[in-house]
Parts: sequence; C-alpha cells; structure tokens
Amino acid sequence: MFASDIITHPYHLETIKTLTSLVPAVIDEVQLAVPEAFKVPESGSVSVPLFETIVHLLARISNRAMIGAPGCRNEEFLRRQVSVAEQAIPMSQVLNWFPQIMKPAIWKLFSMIAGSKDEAIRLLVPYIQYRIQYAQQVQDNPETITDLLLRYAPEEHINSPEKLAVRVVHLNMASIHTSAIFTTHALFELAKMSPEQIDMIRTEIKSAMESEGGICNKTAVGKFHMLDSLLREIGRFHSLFSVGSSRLTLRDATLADGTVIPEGSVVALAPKPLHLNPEVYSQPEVFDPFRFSKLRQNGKDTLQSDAKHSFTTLTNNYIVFGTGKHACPGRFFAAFMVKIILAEILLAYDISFPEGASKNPRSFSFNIFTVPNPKAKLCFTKRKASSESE
Ligand code: HEM
Repeated sequence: MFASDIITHPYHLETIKTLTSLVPAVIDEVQLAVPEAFKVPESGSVSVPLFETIVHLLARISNRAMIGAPGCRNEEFLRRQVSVAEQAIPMSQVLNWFPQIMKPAIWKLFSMIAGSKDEAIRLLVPYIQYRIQYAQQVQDNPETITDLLLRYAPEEHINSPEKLAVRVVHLNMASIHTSAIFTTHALFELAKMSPEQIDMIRTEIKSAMESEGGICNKTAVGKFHMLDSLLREIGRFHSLFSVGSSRLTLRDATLADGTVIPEGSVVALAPKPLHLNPEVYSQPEVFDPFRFSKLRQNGKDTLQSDAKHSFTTLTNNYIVFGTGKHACPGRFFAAFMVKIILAEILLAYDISFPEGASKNPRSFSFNIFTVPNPKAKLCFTKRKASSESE
C-alpha cells in the first residue's frame, strides 16, 4: 500500500520522539475542537455516537500536530484520511485471500471503488508545500511534525511534497484510531464512575493546572495521575488486538526452554495472557481505573514509581505499545493528546449513558482487532458555572 522506502528509510520515526515544541498548538486545538465536536447546548444535553465523534476529533487534533492550522480543519481531507485508515485494515486482511500476483490488481480495484490514499495525499500536498516554504523561519522552533520531517528527509523527498505527504498519511494511520480507541473507552469508563470518583479526578486536574499558574501545559498534564492510571488500565483490560508485535525471524532462535524457532518464521505476542496474569496483576479480571495511581502512591510517589506505573511505560507484562526496537514511538504524543482531551471534556461537561442504554457497550472485533462499540452513544451536558468553579 505504501512505498517500500517507508520501511527501508523510516526517517519519519525520528519526528515523533520530541514533540515538546508542538504542545501549545495541540492544547490550543483541543480547546477549539472539543466544543465544536460535541455541540452541547447551553441547557439540556446532547447524545452522540461516541467512537465516530472521537475519531473525527482525533483526526483534527493529530493533524494540528502533523500539518498545523488551517489544514487540520479541512473536513474533506480529514474524512479522506479517516477512511484511508478504516479501509486499510480490513483490506489488508482481504488481500491475504488472494495469490501474490493478483494483489496489486485487487488493491487497485478496491481503491477505485472505495477511494484511495492518493486522494488524501492530493489534499495534503498544498499544506506540505506551505510548510516547505515556511521551513527556514521555523527551523529552531518547529511548529508541526512536517517541519520536523523536513529536518530528517532526504533531498529528493524535500523536492517532492507527495513523498512527504505519504509519511504524514502513514503517521496519521498509526495515530488517529489507536488514540481514539483509548479516548472512547476512557469516556465510557468515566460515564460509569460515581460522582465522588469523578470529583477526585477533576480535583486532581484542577490542582495540576493551578500549580502551573492556572494553565494546561506539559508539566500539568504530567500530573494527571488518575487519568494516566485509567488509560493504562484500559490498555491492560481492553486489548486492542489479539496478537501484535509480529516479527520475522532472520535466523534460528532458541528460547530459554530450548524451543527452536526456525529462520523465516513469523512470531507475534498475545497480550491477553500477559495482561490478565494473576501473578503480575491482582484481581486481573476486575477493571480498576485507579489500579496504577494507587500503586504510584504505594511507591511514595517517587520518580521511579511514577515511571514504573505510567501509561507509556513498557514492560514484559504490558505490551499495549508493543515491545523492543519497534515499540510505538508515538506513545508519548498519544498519551498527551488523549489526556488533554479527557481533561477538557471533564471540566466542561457531565457525561452519562443515554436512558436505557447498556453501561457496558460490547466492543466490536474484526480479525485480530477490537474497537469500541461503534453504535454506542454518550450524553454530554454543560456543567453549571458554579460546579465548574468548585
Ligand atoms: C494509544 C495510542 C497508540 C497505541 C495503543 C499504539 C500502539 C502501537 C503498537 C502496538 C505498535 C507496534 C509495536 C511493535 O511492533 O512492537 C505501534 C507502532 C507504531 N506507532 Fe503507535 N500506537 C498509538 C499511537 C501512536 C501515535 C499517536 C503515533 C504517531 C504520532 C504512532 C506511531 C507509530 C509508529 C510510526 C509505529 C511503527 C514503529 C516501528 O515500526 O518502529 N502511534 N503503535
């Protein structure tokens, strides 16, 4: 589907490791985009299909980081980008049913019917061209991931906005739905919590912001320990995929128990047995949103304990972001985006399930992937001014 140099020369991976300079823009976009996404009336409430709404919101916010404004608000581009990602996963499975020789033709046919990544690239190119023209001015203070791409890209890519656009589409595919899955599950879980639990989370968010002079910034978000715990628990409990981190063995490998995996085998990890292991997680079948924030406190909130229990920390028993050299490089960015979206929503709205709706909407599985129930709705009601200042 993508040019093979994405694998042989993955310079785009460098761009998502240091995102500090993009933080203010992402916060700004969340504050603008959240009210527009939910359109909550002054009085009364609104009920929205949650996953779809959040995917669209994430597409906008992720692209504020990727290409900046106003490109991140181009509805046609966002719709195309989302559908490229939504088609790619089932399509890659369908392609496996055909012999190698037929795959390019099948892919072309499918793209003609459903629309292809080429359209997303075409819509992106003007924004990439704009960033190329602007590059000198933002050299010391990159404003977008595209600015960072320009630092690492080879000359022939800088002279070809289409090649840079392919990298942006690729990063968007890794970023939007994964982050949206976590945001959606988190909102379903928050809607189930007691008012006291929600108050505790709101209080933590507000005091983190107060400690930063009343604003939301990277340091404040770093103190949202309860949201961080909720996200880590979502990753542990609601597996995103049944097997992941697949790798091709380049030579025979012998495991500790003597099992030999021959060269040329595809091996993958199954998260469930690791994430539900009672020797590692007490009562693993229970969803406890505060599981990891309690562990942090037990560790006396030291830096070491913070790092150990945080959402983005990889361990052999927590493989939500994969493992090893190819573990997700975008996880810090994802965690940041999701937390500011959740904080923004919690401070502005009360959330609840519609009357009569199940509080445990069944997730939807396709092949190895599981996503939140696409039909489930959530109600949003504006918080009163008095409760906002509590
Ligand atoms: C909660 C959100 C996310 C989850 C759960 C997630 C999960 C993963 C997983 C499981 C992998 C495969 C790791 C492996 O093979 O061991 C991966 C790879 C990757 N992710 Fe993420 N991801 C998320 C967000 C993001 C974001 C926001 C970006 C980009 C801005 C991103 C970019 C990537 C890239 C480029 C790779 C490929 C890394 C490589 O091949 O070396 N991800 N991600």
